[in-house]
Amino acid sequence: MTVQESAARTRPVPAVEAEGIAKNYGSVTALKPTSFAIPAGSYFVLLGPSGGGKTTTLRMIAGLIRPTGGRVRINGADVTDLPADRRDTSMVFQGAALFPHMTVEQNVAYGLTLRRLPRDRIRSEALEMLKLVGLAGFERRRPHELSGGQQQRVQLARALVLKTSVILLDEPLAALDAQLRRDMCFELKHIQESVGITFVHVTHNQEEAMTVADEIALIADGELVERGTPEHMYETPERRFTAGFIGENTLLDGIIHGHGQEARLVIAEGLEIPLPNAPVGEGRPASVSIKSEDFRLAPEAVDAVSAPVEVVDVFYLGFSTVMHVRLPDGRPATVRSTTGALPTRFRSGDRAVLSWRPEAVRLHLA
Ligand SMILES: Nc1ncnc2c1ncn2[C@@H]1O[C@H](COP(=O)(O)OP(=O)(O)OP(=O)(O)O)[C@@H](O)[C@H]1O
Repeated sequence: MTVQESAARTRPVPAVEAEGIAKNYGSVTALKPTSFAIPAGSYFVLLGPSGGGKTTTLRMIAGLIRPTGGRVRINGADVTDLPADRRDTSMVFQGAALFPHMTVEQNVAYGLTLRRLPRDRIRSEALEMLKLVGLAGFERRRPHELSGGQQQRVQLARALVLKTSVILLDEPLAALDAQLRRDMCFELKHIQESVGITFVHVTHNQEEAMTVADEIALIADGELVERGTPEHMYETPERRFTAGFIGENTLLDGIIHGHGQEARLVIAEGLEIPLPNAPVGEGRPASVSIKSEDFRLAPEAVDAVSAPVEVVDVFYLGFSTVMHVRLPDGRPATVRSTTGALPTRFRSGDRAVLSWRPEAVRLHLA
């Protein structure tokens, strides 16, 4: 056995592997050839703007859409040619797609009755799942007697009871209000951790993605733009698009000038951003992003790099204050400060100085 063969044997098999999967609808490309692997037992989120290709990707894993090209493997087995009901996956849909005339227990048990299991076993497994999702005691109610959040939990129980190794969730929290959505995020994460199976969750909401995910894949314009842990996507995004979609970043485009310690991005006449880590690429177009909380606004410079600005508007949000400012050439920047840490209460029209540490600058090559 070669070293590579031995390594391949000991490498854990991913729960889901997409190898060059693609989908075209006539001349519309919903997903360009895309490859990724999802480790078993992880919580994986497909995040991105509307129309980017997330649902298409999820449905190809589920077997509800046939890829135009590429292969799908579940636990190492090629399932590309298998229908949805013969894959080791179950799906939770957007909104609560429950059977209205059935009780909660009947809804959860439905998939098991199709499998013709003994009635006692069906009952005990359905009740166990209702307990897991926090709905013990609700089994005799009908869907219309439940809140939106409770209906979503029933859907989750209905998927979990099938004991598949992968659960696919398509915008499961989209119909819920902001507070309930937040609470359900914590619960989903908690449930996934306690059952230890793989969750693949589609959302366009970055806060939801950051809360539940072990890993996020950002999908836009039919392409997987970048993937990584929530920390990576927020703190050290490689792509400009990622910095624009996740967090609250000021993006500035320019041309790299100079080398080593002298390297800087020239944005406009008189506006240059020193670049950390001395990139190569004199004359190359590039972008930088700076997180809103990495800027400091004060009457004078308070960090190593600074620029004079005009305050455009100020939003007091309690714990934090968000300020939109204009750089000397008119470009906008966003500053977020802990309200208590602000040296001055700025007002629209004030002149101030925006400062940041050189290390706060993230460089994005095209
Ligand atoms: N049946 C179809 N026929 C033609 N085009 C389609 C079809 N389904 C999806 N598309 C197109 O494919 C692209 C990707 O759609 P998809 O639903 O995967 O995006 P999404 O990222 O899930 O968006 P959303 O968050 O709005 O659901 C879109 O441009 C969409 O209009």
